[in-house]
Amino acid sequence: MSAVPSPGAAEDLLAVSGANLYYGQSHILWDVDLAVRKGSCTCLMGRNGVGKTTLLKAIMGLLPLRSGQVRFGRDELAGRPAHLRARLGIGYVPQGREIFPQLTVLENLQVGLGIRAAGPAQVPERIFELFPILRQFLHRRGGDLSGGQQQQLAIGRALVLDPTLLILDEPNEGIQPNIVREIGDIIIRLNREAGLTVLLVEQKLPFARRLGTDFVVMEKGRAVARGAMDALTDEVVRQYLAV
Ligand SMILES: Nc1ncnc2c1ncn2[C@@H]1O[C@H](COP(=O)(O)OP(=O)(O)OP(=O)(O)O)[C@@H](O)[C@H]1O
Repeated sequence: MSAVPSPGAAEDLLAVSGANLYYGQSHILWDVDLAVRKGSCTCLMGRNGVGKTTLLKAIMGLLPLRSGQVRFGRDELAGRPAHLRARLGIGYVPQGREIFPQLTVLENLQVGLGIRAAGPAQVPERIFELFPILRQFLHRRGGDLSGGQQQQLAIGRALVLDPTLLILDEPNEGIQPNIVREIGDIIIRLNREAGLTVLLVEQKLPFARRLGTDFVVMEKGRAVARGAMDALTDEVVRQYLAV
């Protein structure tokens, strides 16, 4: 079960340890440990409501931990402001994408750059190589794009600062199967060819198996199983993932 190193090992780009989080009186995360190996595509899995999004938000500094650590490279993140993550090299694609519908594609990408009056030259060319549709629709409003195009925009926005870790929360929610395949191809390319480390919340097993090198399963606010993706057994699937 523990084919991946324990949290805190040197080869881990991200290591969460002993994370506890409350919403008011409700104890939501219970002593969660999560390690993301450098170069891995780690899939965070589990049924609805087990705490996956909450854990990602805690990593991103959008929700405060009651206790625990979040180490990224050599930096401790817990208790430090959310905006620091982007500067240190973490890109984040939130659940539901959260693009700005009134802003153009270009303006949405510029939000990722963290500047106001930039021209198109300042959005790195490789974003448009990955997502040609974004160049084509550069001046279209974000709200006028299809779900799949909005997801490409959200991923593009997370990549503009050239992160070393990309965190995605259910990138395939509400997206047509052919676009799911395309987004999967792009994540695989980024991970395997460009060496980007990926942490991905994914509910669908075939997608997770296709992309993932490692998995972590959560159940009721705890991390209950972890390992290399090819060691994800039917028993774990039955016990924690089957609906
Ligand atoms: N703002 C909130 N206030 C109180 N409880 C919340 C809040 N957001 C989430 N919860 C609760 O925290 C628990 C974990 O939710 P979370 O969204 O992290 O789960 P998840 O595994 O990401 O689920 P899903 O796959 O449905 O997104 C759930 O019981 C949920 O009802």
